[in-house]
Amino acid sequence: MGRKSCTGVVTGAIHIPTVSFGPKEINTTALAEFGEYIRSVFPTVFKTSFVQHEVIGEYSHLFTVQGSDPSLQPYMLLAHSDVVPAPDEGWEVPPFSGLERDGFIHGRGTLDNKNSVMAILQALELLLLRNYIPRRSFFIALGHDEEISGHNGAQKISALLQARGVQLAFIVDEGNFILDGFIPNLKKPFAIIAVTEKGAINLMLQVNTTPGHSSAPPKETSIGILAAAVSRLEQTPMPNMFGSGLLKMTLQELAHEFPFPTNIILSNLWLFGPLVSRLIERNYITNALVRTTTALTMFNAGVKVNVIPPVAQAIINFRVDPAQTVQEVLELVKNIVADNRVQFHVLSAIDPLPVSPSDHQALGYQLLRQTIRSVFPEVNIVAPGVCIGNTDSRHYTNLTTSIYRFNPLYLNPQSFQSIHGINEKISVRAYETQVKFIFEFIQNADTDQEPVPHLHEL
Ligand SMILES: CCCCCCCC/C=C\CCCCCCCC(=O)N[C@@H](CCCCN)C(=O)O
Ligand SMILES: [Zn+2]
Ligand SMILES: [Zn+2]
Repeated sequence: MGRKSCTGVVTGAIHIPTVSFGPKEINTTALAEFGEYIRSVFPTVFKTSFVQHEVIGEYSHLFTVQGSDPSLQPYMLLAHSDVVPAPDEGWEVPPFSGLERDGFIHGRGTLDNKNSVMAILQALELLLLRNYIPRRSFFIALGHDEEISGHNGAQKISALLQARGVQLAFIVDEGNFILDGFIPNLKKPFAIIAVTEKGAINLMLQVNTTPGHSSAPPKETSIGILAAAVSRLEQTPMPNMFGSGLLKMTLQELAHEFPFPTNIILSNLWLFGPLVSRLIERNYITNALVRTTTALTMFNAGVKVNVIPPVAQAIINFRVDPAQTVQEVLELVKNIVADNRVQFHVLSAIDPLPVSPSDHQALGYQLLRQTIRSVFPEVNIVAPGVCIGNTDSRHYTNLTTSIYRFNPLYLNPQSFQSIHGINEKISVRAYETQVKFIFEFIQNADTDQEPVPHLHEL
């Protein structure tokens, strides 16, 4: 692994500002540098004869690791190298310094998602250095534009693999974690493997009115009309879908970890469901698990201090609950706004993804579960759940019906806030454990259905 230490490779990766700024704005210089960087720190990956490397969409990377047993269906590991912007303000350390301090690596991308990019390649590098030859083929797809929808990265990789006739046993991507401290009274951490993800709508509302002199204003301006409309949306939450969702299943699996009487309440959701769903919606994070959320993210209007604004625009980002469709949400939105002076422009929309299997036959789910139990023996509960964000994995539904979103890391509410926020960081120990997890996972995927201990230990 070149001359860098295990964590040195991550700090170097954080240092390269591979920022996706906006729909078509990416940092091509940084992305090209990132490609050179992974070549330099993982030389064995790039020189092994049974590992094929291709650059797709100019900056994404596809690795095909040819297994020795062609009868086994391949799988795929996903991660992305781009990050969201990070202005310096508010950070304890500059976000692209990649500084390692007090046992933590600091910076944008340490949790989302250069940790996974580097851990996957590092685990593979270590296996190859130990002369490990996988039985089951697998792909590693590293997108470069996940934060702006993955149209040039994941979408192109998916099309290429489809053209090659590839069908996958399963996919593992980012998306959920081992959650710690999200539920009051539940001291123990629990692992949630997301088996579906919410949909999303970016909706622009626009109001046009006649411009004029501000000294004699009309009763309502475009700004006032639009502000009232978005305020109605913010004040009117979408319906609580608790009863129809996966969350019920998740909570039932968690029930016996709670003290009395919560354990009884969660084991009897047929009776206490309404009470539980009301408690869940009180917290803004868990609220996202029971409904389509409404986030007012942009508002633009006005041209000069003394001109009645001709146009006002707002963008609202909805995250669509898996029990609803984009169309259903748009209908509800129109009814809430109930003002025909407000125009609706759907900028982008994706429906929620289908639910992947999590039963005993579900290979990908069971391999994750097995590896979680081995690497995190203190975690008693592994349950299926919903990913509240969107991931590149949604571009791969043509290749498999088994998509699992799980990062083998602990996440608490504070670290959740740091994703796309400030002071994103990962502990050195957590990163090393993520490498260990992938190192074991790849070997577990080579064992027969009945899990047997793997050969190599880190
Ligand atoms: C009973 C369970 C309690 C659970 C509490 C929920 C905790 C939530 C945990 C993790 C959620 C992290 C979500 C990480 C996914 C990040 C992926 C991401 O940022 N995607 C972007 C894609 C943007 C694409 C452009 N439109 C996004 O979703 O915005
Ligand atoms: Zn991400
Ligand atoms: Zn992200």
